Amino acid sequence: MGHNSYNPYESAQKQFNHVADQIGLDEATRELLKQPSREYHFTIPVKMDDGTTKVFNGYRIQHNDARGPAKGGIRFHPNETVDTIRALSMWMTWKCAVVDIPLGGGKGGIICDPRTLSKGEQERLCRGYVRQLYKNLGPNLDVPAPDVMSNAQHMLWMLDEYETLMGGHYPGTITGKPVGMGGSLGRTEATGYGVIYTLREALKALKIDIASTTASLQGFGNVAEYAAKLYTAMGGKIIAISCWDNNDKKAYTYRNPEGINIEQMAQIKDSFGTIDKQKAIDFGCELLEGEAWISQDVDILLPCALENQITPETFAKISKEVKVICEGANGPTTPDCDELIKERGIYLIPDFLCNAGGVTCSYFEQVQCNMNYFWPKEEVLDKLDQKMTAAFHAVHNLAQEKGLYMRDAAYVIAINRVAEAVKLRGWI
Ligand SMILES: NC(=O)C1=CN([C@@H]2O[C@H](COP(=O)(O)OP(=O)(O)OC[C@H]3O[C@@H](n4cnc5c(N)ncnc54)[C@H](OP(=O)(O)O)[C@@H]3O)[C@@H](O)[C@H]2O)C=CC1
Ligand SMILES: O=C(O)CCC(=O)C(=O)O
Repeated sequence: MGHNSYNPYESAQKQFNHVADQIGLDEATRELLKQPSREYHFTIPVKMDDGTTKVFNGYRIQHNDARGPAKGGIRFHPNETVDTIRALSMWMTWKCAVVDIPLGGGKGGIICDPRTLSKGEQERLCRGYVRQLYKNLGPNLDVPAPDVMSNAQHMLWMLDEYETLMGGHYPGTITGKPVGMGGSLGRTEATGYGVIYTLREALKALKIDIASTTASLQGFGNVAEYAAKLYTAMGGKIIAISCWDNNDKKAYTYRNPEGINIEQMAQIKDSFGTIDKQKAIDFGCELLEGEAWISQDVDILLPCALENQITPETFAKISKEVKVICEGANGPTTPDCDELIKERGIYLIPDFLCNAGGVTCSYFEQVQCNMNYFWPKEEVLDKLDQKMTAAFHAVHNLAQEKGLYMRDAAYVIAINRVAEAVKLRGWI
């Protein structure tokens, strides 16, 4: 995925080592936290509709559970790699720690392209995943959720398989479930909205009026769509969106300098997220190359698709106008860009802070499932805003006080919390 010369696990370790050096983390804690605690690699045989059996590869990686059960999504993607999942599991640990929720870090994946599977095949794949892993999942062990190309229906099939095997109801085992089936109102919006809560606070700190800003967006999936909706509701203008076209097997950028109508764009996506090109053109968009999103003259860049999108090569194309990079995706920026971002004085909202709204709402979902009492949407979003805003200011203030880069400040807070937990538990 992304630019393949970058290995996300190496990037995650580089970022960790850099801050571990800065805070003088002891050797044993460093050894423990620089790699996952546990990994499960397995095969999933699935009966296909045509009578043949196809074997898929599944993974679940638990990076650290000192602060609570491992938590994190399950990705469905044809180019998923073990090292990507290792990196994502590590970032989950820092994410849960930086927003201070009592959960650890994990991530899962299945190498597959759900766009080529029938509904029945997807269901059997989800159930097969859980059959291989159920002994290592559970509300007090490891709690999956949706991620790239996985959704609420997949989560419910997985939960149903888990509950069938366990013989009881355990709704806290999986989050991102459909509303009415143990899901929380607001979970669909949570990650994208959380991205914009942090952006709103950053712009306040920079004394920039959000309503005077323009932005360019990469991705138009779950995170990107709701980030775009809230940003435009606050008065911002999205002038470009880059998104994968599954028919042409390439990405395009849709541009409209007058501002893209996000509601309209959301309505012309097919079930696999591909935008209807002709309709977008009819709505006033110009069609450009996939990478064009990054070179637009905008105030804000919102990478909300996949990792390794901002590299030194693509960074060189970023307009001098850009004031904020708001990392909705996990790992969208390669470590060799951090110096470049600093030099240019661009304000960075780092991924595991910026996109922590999803897991924060997942935590609220678990809390509601435990009580068997569900909050109204406004209450969920209000609590989410409070958590994201508090986490943002803790990181921003530390960065200001100590003259730290925002990514490093977020790491300092997160690593210190996890290091304290492993010490209090007596592991180190
Ligand atoms: N969902 C969540 O709660 C959370 C997700 N994240 C992270 O956010 C990112 C996006 O996830 P999410 O929105 O859930 O996933 P989705 O599957 O909903 O969306 C992925 C998006 O990326 C687009 N995309 C894929 N490849 C390219 C490309 N080469 N160029 C441009 N666009 C591309 C896809 O296009 P298309 O739709 O056309 O295929 C789609 O718009 C990931 O990094 C994920 O790990 C982080 C925190 C929580
Ligand atoms: O809600 C969750 O646990 C999933 C969150 C996730 O996978 C992520 O933040 O990347």
